[in-house]
Parts: sequence; C-alpha cells; structure tokens
Amino acid sequence: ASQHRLWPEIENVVKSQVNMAKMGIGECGAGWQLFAEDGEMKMYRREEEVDGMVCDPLKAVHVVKGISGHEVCHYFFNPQYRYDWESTLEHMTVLETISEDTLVFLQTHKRIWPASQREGLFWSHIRKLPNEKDRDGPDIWTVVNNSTEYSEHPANNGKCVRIFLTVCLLCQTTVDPPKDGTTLTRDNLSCKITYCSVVNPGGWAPASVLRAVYKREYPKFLKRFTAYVKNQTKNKPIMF
Ligand SMILES: O=S(=O)(CCO)c1ccc(-c2ccc(C3CCCC3)c([C@@H]3C[C@@H]3c3ccccn3)c2)cc1
Repeated sequence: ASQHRLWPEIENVVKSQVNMAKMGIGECGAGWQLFAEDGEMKMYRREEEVDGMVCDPLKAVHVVKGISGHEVCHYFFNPQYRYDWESTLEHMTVLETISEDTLVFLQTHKRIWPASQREGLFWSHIRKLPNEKDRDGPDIWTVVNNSTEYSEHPANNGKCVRIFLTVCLLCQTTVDPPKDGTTLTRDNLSCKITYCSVVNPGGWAPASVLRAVYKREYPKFLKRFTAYVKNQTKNKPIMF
C-alpha cells in the first residue's frame, strides 16, 4: 500500500487526526459546547459554517465496558458489518481494496427531509498504534475515514449530493486484571472511545435542519454502534 497514490495523504491525515483525537476537549481550542450526554457518553460540537453551510466539528468521548479497542475498530472498519449498525446507510460499495487495512468506500445515506440525498466517497484506514503511556499496556487502535476524489465516480453527477467528511475513531483499551490472578474476562476490560468528525454537507441545507439532524443522529449512532460491538463480542474471545 505504501506505493499507492493515496499513501502520502493517508499518512498525513491519520497522524494529524490521531493527534487531535488524543487532545482533551479543553486543549482542542475554544468554542466547544457539550450538546449531548448519556451516561459515559459526552458529545461536543463547535458551530462552524463554510460558505454558509453548517460544518460543525464534532467530538464524542465514550467509555464502554467489556470490549477492546481492536474490537471497536474491527467492527467499524470492516464493510461486512456496516449495514448492521449504520442505520442511515442506504447503499455501500467498496470501490478499491488498497490493502487489507485500507479500503475506498462509496456509500449513499438515506435522505433526511428536507435535505436532498447524500453520498460519501472516502478512503478508510485501520491502524494499531503503540501505547506511549504504558509500553506493555494494550495498543491504541484507530480508524480514519477521509473523503477523496475518484475519476470513475465524479461528485454530483447523479441524484446525490456528495458530502466531504473526515472521521477519526480512536480507541484506548484499559485492562484491570482480576485481583486473585484468575484468567482475564470481559469484566476486566474497558475501552475509551473518542469519535471526531467533520461533515461538510456538500450542498446547501438549512442550518436549523442540519443541526437538528446532528443532534438526533450522532448520539443514536454512537450508542447503537457500541451496543452492536458489545453484542457481537460478548461470547467471543477478546481481540486485543
Ligand atoms: O463515521 S462514518 O464514516 C461511518 C461510515 O458510515 C460516517 C458517519 C456519518 C456520516 C454522515 C453522512 C451524511 C450526513 C448528513 C449530511 C446532510 C444530510 C445527511 C450525516 C448526518 C449527521 C447525520 C448522521 C450522523 C451520524 C450518523 C448518521 N448520520 C452523517 C457519514 C459517515
């Protein structure tokens, strides 16, 4: 994959997205407002408009017990599970398999009235990162999705408006070994999930509508996805 035309961009975007995701909300600059909270899940957004279009950056932090960062990234990255958890997905195809850890997706999302239907074309890369805080601790896992151009699929030539997105899912696993030295179970496992996204809707849509969609869809999305991973892994050996 390292000789693929997209590789330099993938390297740069992954590094910068991971660094941003690692920063606490306080270090991410001013203007972040907590807009949704549900137990361990906290969702922040910053109100930003680009050419009059809502492009609010979003940062969600969630802690989920009983799953590992590798498992979270595995179910987020692999196409075969996506229809199970991505409720706004209408159609998804893998346009290119650049390598086993890098795919190019074309996906259409269900139309959200009154906005017209959207589609996204993006590369997706999964990567294990060393745990800098604790050398012999569990690795950090990440998936980064970033919009890209594709000559065979020019933007906005069909009915769908092409969105532009950058998404980073960063997962840090914590193992709290059982006191009595018995074998590790999922009860000794938890995962801190940081989900960062910037979605440019690609074409004009009323700010009030988009912000209402974000407020409704993002908390639903993260809760549904993490519940899906817990359910898929509960009777399986832990993937570290
Ligand atoms: O994390 S991913 O990479 C997972 C792969 O699917 C991803 C997540 C979300 C989107 C997305 C695409 C379009 C739209 C809008 C824009 C105008 C009208 C539709 C939205 C709005 C925010 C709402 C939304 C939020 C969360 C989940 C689904 N829907 C989100 C795309 C990719």
